[in-house]
Amino acid sequence: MKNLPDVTEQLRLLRENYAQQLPAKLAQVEDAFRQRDDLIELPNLRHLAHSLAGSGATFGYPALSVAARQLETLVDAALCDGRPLTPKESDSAAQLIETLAREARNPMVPAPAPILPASNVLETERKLIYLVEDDASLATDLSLQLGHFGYIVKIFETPTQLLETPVDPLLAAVLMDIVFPQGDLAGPEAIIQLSVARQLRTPVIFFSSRNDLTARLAAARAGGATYMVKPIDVGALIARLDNLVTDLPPEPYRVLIVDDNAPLASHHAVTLQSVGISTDIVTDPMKILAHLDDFKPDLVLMDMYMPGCTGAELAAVIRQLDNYVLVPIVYLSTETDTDRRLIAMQLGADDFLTKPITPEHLVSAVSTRLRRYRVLRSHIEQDSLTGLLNHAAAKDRLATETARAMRQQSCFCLAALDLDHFKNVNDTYGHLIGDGVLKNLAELLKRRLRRTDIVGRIGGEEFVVILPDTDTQQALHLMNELREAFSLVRQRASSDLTFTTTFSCGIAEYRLGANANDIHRLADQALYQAKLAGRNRVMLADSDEWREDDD
Ligand SMILES: Nc1nc2c(ncn2[C@@H]2O[C@H](COP(=O)(O)OP(=O)(O)OP(=O)(O)O)[C@@H](O)[C@H]2O)c(=O)[nH]1
Repeated sequence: MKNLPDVTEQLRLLRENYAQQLPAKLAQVEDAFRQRDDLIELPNLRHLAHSLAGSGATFGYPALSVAARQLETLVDAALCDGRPLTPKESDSAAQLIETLAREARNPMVPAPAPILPASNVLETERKLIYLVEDDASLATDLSLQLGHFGYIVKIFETPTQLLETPVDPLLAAVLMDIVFPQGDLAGPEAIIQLSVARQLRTPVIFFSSRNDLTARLAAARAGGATYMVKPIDVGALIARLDNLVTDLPPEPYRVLIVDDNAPLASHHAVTLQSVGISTDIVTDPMKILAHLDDFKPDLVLMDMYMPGCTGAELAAVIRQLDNYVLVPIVYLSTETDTDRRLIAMQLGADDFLTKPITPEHLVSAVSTRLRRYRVLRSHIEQDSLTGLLNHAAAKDRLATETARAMRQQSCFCLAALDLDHFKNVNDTYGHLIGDGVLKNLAELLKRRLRRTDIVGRIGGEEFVVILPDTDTQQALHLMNELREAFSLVRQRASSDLTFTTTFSCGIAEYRLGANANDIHRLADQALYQAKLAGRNRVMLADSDEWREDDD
């Protein structure tokens, strides 16, 4: 289990901090009130009241929130008319400020820590597979093939050996033959025993040369997740394993919280983090562009009123950016006026949540939109055959990575891959088998690369890999490892025919000042050189090319 933050403790600390800072905030309110006749200073009083209204209830001061909200409304009315407070309004404001001071000494007893659904909580990687097979050469071969895709395989020769071994807590799946010298259904029988005795919780894939109903029934009764007939198509096996094994946890959802009230933003961040959602906070709205590029949020949770610009204005700016036309923008605000809410929504936001909000409500409202957005984004960005990023999305990511590297003065490498003599594969084995090869390469890249690496299929048999924070030597080593692994994967053409195939690769490293097209062109040139030099190799872009360009 991932180490999740201790929510109760973090929320308690935030509450404590808030309580400590409250007297200073009230002093600021009193100070701003003293300068109420100065129309330049009056918005400051409204801003301070607004901030207290939004945060008080969250940190245990609901009555303070109500009084602050009344103060904000009162000052707002005067500001809308462009005048100072009337004597009557001043009296009311003074009373409200007294209420603030009284309520600040009177916090509510904190509610018990929220119990939030853990559906998004990530699990650690689980890639260990038990393979139970008495045919030693088949077992070794399968184990090697699965190894190319990043699985660790432990082989057992007999079901008894498996029964005698304590189940590894990291076990992800069991691959179990049906027939053994010990019995024609020894495989399923062992799984039943194991389930009863040790509560085996991992999925079991049965495989056998038997394809009769008795064998299939025995597998089903033993709770088999799937059944495959020998000879095993490794591509199909990987696809099934991927469906069954959650060893590639989904990328955590990312929520960007835009709120000038730092304690409140932290409070929401802790709540969302407690269910595995990644968060980033922007307290200065003018800095949002850099956060968007670096963090790539799946949702923006936005305060409505901030110094510098309003949430609605910021939403309009976000909608101007091609990459963020679809990202959900949700206001989290004390604003209750329906007209103002509607105007704010027209500028590009998707929903309105009202402060204060319970952790359960926040998580639920945000999660629904996050899920929908990810599905929508995957439809737009994914290549349908391989599930990798499609051409447009991959180019987009390259542009983003280039901008980020420039801003952060960091490095990254771009690898361009192309299958060798792929036309021959299609011509010899048919287009469908060719498609299988493309899927196998995609699968290998997905499994063997880091989650932060970006993989796309940009043409028929052309792929790109963006390797952030990686220099050329590291990229060369990594891509050579992948090239070698792929060349060993046996592609299945039919039940008794397999073949192997290779790819060539060119690598270019980001150089300060380069644009995405420069890098792509150089990686392509290196790929071309790899093809010319005989294929099945990885070549680095010629560093002289950069100098030529610079001249
Ligand atoms: N199966 C399949 N084949 C595809 C797909 N897209 C492109 N191709 C095929 O990929 C092959 C590319 O052939 P070429 O560009 O001549 O390259 P090559 O045969 O790989 O030769 P080199 O790149 O020089 O090693 C063509 O036969 C295309 O039909 C696809 O989605 N599925």
